[in-house]
Amino acid sequence: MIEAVGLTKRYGDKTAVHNLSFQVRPGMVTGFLGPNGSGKSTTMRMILGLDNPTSGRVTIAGRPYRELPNAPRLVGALLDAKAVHGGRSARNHLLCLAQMSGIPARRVDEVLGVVGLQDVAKRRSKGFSLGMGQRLGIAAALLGDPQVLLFDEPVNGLDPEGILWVRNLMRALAAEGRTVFVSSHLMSEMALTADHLIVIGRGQLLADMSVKDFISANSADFARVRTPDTEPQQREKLTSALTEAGAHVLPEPDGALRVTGLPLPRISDIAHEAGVRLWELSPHQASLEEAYMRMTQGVVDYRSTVDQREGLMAPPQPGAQPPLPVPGQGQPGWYPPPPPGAGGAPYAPPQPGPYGTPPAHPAHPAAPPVNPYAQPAPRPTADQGAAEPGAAQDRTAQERPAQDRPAAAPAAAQPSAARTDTEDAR
Ligand SMILES: Nc1ncnc2c1ncn2[C@@H]1O[C@H](COP(=O)(O)OP(=O)(O)OP(=O)(O)O)[C@@H](O)[C@H]1O
Repeated sequence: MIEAVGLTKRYGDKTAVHNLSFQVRPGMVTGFLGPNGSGKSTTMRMILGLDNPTSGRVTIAGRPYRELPNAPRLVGALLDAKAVHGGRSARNHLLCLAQMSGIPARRVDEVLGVVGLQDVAKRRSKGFSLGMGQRLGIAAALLGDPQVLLFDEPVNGLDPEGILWVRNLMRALAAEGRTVFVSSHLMSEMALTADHLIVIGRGQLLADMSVKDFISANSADFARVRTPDTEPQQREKLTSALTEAGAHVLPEPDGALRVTGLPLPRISDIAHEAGVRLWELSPHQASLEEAYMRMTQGVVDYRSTVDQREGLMAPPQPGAQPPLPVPGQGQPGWYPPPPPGAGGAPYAPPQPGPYGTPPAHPAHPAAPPVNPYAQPAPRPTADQGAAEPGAAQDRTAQERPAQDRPAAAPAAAQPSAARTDTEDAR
């Protein structure tokens, strides 16, 4: 088990992790989620004794990493797949690690087979693609057949076959009773891989609960309702009737309506009474991505905006419609709040900490506070219209302060799908 108690890390004026307390239990996959810069890697480095906490402590099996007897046999980690000597072959890199930890050489060949790199084992790793590097990093983590495994973004750069393999690997390791702690920004993948979630924002704990509880606490069940595409007035009529009846109605990106606050039979009756035909009326539960976006939208430091292409756009076509909202794209409040009593506090605003408490959003006083660092998307001018039909909606990430981040890893070729991952023959 990994246990953090009051874990805090400051870099000069910057508080990367603030008073984090959590446990990562064996026998399950625990996902570690949080926006860019929220402190996930810093936390993982402290777990592995690579950074000292400013205050608080973190232990593995009851001891700080550096005090563990034969730590490489107990703990395996993938933090930065690029942290290898590029001049060494994959096999030699693993052999060096094995020799330092008293692991027999045959284990190197085993893990090379497990990650599917046996055919390129003698190639220098500096020629590896991003995905091949990730596989090598995972091989290094598995080398000591450890009980505790930490993976920071393990599927980064992997092809679909590799992503599926990592998912199955994590689940198999957990099923063997191991402690598996994995960070990822891929919510759909986390929903399939993790049993439990620890979510942080700006270095502080936002949630520590099962995936199922996380979704139900941070989202409302809703109904998707679709009227005939050819009759937009029917959609407007239904929207008014449902709103009058107390429902919360939002447009879905595909033109359907997302309705919360009314049961399905009531929606059906209202549509019938309004003389509106329905093409779809279906119950839905929000995805992990939506629940996550809703929880973290107030603590995102680096928010993308729509590329307005000032002076570059063609004039709007007559009858052009504004774009429909896209979940999570800088539109606070798009996600409906969970229903009252949905089972748990949906969002605990960060307590006043090193960052202070951000102000509430004026339009949504009860909603998560607005990110004080986020910049609103520039508004289109009157002569530009609300949006350009067919204009590409490129979204550019706001520049992260240069001193804050290393340069983004370049996109790299994917490893050949022909490589096969074999079962770990431990
Ligand atoms: N060595 C360092 N010196 C100064 N600041 C640092 C250092 N390491 C991390 N930080 C800062 O601490 C904060 C947390 O960074 P960290 O890398 O832990 O976030 P993260 O959640 O892993 O982000 P991402 O999802 O983008 O990888 C960031 O603001 C980062 O710039």
